[in-house]
Amino acid sequence: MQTQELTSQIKKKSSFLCIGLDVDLNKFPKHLLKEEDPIFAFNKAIIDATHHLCVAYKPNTAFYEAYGLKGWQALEKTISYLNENYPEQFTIADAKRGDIGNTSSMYAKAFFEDLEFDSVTVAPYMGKDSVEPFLEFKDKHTILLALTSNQGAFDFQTKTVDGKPLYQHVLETTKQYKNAEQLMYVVGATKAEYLSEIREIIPNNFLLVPGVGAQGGSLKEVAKYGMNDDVGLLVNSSRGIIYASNDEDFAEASAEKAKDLQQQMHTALDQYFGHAN
Ligand SMILES: O=c1ccn([C@@H]2O[C@H](COP(=O)(O)O)[C@@H](O)[C@H]2O)c(=O)[nH]1
Repeated sequence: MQTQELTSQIKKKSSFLCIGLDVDLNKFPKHLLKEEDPIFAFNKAIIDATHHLCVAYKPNTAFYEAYGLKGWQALEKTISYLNENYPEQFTIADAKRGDIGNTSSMYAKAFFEDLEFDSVTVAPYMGKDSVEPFLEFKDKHTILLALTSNQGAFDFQTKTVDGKPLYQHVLETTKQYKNAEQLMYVVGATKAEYLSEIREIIPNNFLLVPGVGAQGGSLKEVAKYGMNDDVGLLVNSSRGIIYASNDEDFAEASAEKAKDLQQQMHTALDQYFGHAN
């Protein structure tokens, strides 16, 4: 999917919500555990109940890898279900990969060609030859970790190196990479106060912003400092939406939480673009 299509979906739905499919059997409604594939059954119900309120889904692969072969098969079924039934959704494999060049090429093949995700998250710290293999795939997006939502982001990412914070080096260096227009960046909602500086360096790239909901980040602040003329934001919530209830009504409860965020996004879009969109 191209970013123009993503922006047009955002404007159509008045939503820049990404729903994180971080599956955890311990948090599932009990009745689903009797299903042959509880993970897929859970995801399908959440997707069917929420697709009109969001523009992206982000399974974090850790939550599937933790269940071995069955988990990976459920991930495959989930992405196929999305691509067949909701092709307008932008899909993100939150896998945080990146390695020497030939290995990165294989990671890119796995997520873009085999699973057919639109994008994958990648750690930037092995440098250019570890990132560019992902950027060779046309109409696919590489989402680099820039300034993450966790406390540990202050261990290295904000440290000053040659007069500026390390995360700013990541932004300035990677925007020179071949096919850099296919880059997006992760910036935590808990770091909204950094967004103005970040937008000065990368005014146009989309940002994937996790950390609202369970981690306490502010959607209002993210929209105020991070939005650009193409909207440029995908704000993710995982636990805050998908575990709204662990009863029979779990899918409807998730839709209510998603609706809540979508309405706040509608307001933020109105404030930025006026009432014309
Ligand atoms: O900086 C980062 C990068 C990735 N994540 C991931 O996003 C979701 C957040 O889940 P919540 O339940 O909404 O907190 C999860 O998959 C993280 O691994 C992040 O939180 N921060």
